[in-house]
Amino acid sequence: MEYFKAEDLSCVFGQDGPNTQPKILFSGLSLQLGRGEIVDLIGPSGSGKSHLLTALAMLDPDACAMMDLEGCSCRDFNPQEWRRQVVYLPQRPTLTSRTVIGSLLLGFSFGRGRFSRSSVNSRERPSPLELRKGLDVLGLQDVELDRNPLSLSVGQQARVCLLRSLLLKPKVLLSDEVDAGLDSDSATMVACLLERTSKSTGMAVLRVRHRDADGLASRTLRLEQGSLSEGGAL
Ligand SMILES: Nc1ncnc2c1ncn2[C@@H]1O[C@H](COP(=O)(O)OP(=O)(O)OP(=O)(O)O)[C@@H](O)[C@H]1O
Repeated sequence: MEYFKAEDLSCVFGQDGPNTQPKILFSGLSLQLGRGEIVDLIGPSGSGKSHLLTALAMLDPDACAMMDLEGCSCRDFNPQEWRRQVVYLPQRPTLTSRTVIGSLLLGFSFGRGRFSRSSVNSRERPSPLELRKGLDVLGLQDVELDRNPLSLSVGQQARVCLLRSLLLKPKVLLSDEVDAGLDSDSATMVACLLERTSKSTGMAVLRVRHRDADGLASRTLRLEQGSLSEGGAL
């Protein structure tokens, strides 16, 4: 059994408009991720890498796929439950809370309301000390927990968003250029944290990157002109 698999992965724009010709970004693709595996997704700008990740997270209204996570079909999850297991980390960091600590704990407040049956309830809410350690590991020693996240640089915000995603202990992390705006030391800290987390929890990671290979990924997938192929340089 594959840990995570997607088949018949398609993204088609303009299917609903009466006067527009549908534009197929990709169609009929498939991919698999092993438990604890880190895979890089590369390809030219505009080839559809972000759409592929959002399709896997059931976040893309123009996309569809047949997916299994640990042998369970995505049809057995509602989209919110799926997205807690298969977490998309967007290219542009978005932090809406007034403090860093509020931003980091955002996912833990969701379980109190509508989706109270969700597995988020069973996840232990991290203490301020644990959050502090998490920030430090990512080179964010200067970022206070009560700081307004909007006062952080984009690279700092990106790392806070990464930590927020990891705190939810996803089974699959879809990371869209999280290290794009980082210096090489910070990018290495991000890579090390992903590697450690994957090894300790079995989380699979699909990373979109435009940087040179850092030796972390076991495979590279290349998306170009609607085709997904194994291997290929940047
Ligand atoms: N509504 C739409 N109609 C037609 N084409 C669209 C629509 N929305 C997005 N696209 C196209 O989808 C393509 C894929 O965009 P996407 O952001 O997934 O690419 P990417 O590979 O992640 O790019 P980058 O590396 O620059 O971030 C782009 O060429 C974009 O023009």
